[in-house]
Amino acid sequence: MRLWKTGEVVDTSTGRKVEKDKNYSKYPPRPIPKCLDDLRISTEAATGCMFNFCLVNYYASGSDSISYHSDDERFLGSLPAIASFSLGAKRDFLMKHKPVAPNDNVPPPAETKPIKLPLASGDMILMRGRTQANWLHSIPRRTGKNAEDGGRINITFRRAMVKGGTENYYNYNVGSGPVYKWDETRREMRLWKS
Ligand SMILES: O=C(O)CCC(=O)C(=O)O
Ligand SMILES: [Fe+2]
Repeated sequence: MRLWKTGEVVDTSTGRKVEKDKNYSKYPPRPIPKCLDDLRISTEAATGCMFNFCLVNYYASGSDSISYHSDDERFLGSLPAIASFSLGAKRDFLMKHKPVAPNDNVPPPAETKPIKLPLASGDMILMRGRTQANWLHSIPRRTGKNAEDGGRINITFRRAMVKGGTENYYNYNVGSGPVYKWDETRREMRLWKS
């Protein structure tokens, strides 16, 4: 498979155009605020990977979650590197192997226990190579008293390989409100003025 600069994906063995990713609505990406762009640059230096866009998720409490998925959209290329930062409440990050395609001659392997990474504020995980091709990941909801745990911010840096790839997101990923910045003196969020 090949990604052309135009955004077309071509099967190199047949020369045929491959169907596009399932399309969400188009929302133009916003510029990365400076504080996040500084983090992007230091993440590139630390990992040796290149990133050109950023997704931020907010989990308001332990009841917010993200179900098992892999970030394997075609516009990220076949071996995407994704650097993922945690800020705020501690949450478990679960990883499980994708089910193996059934084969008549070989019985399917028993499902293995998910790997659990308890992520604390300031932790960074780097998923790269065949991680998205072979693994699913999730942040399960917290139950019991942990459901009341505070908020958590997740920042992921990724690399879109084709122009327009970052328009392939839901509105809640792009947002339309203003950007705020933490004011240390006033101890409150203030409108961001760049
Ligand atoms: O919150 C996290 O740590 C994971 C988020 C995630 O998997 C995603 O945005 O694709
Ligand atoms: Fe993900």
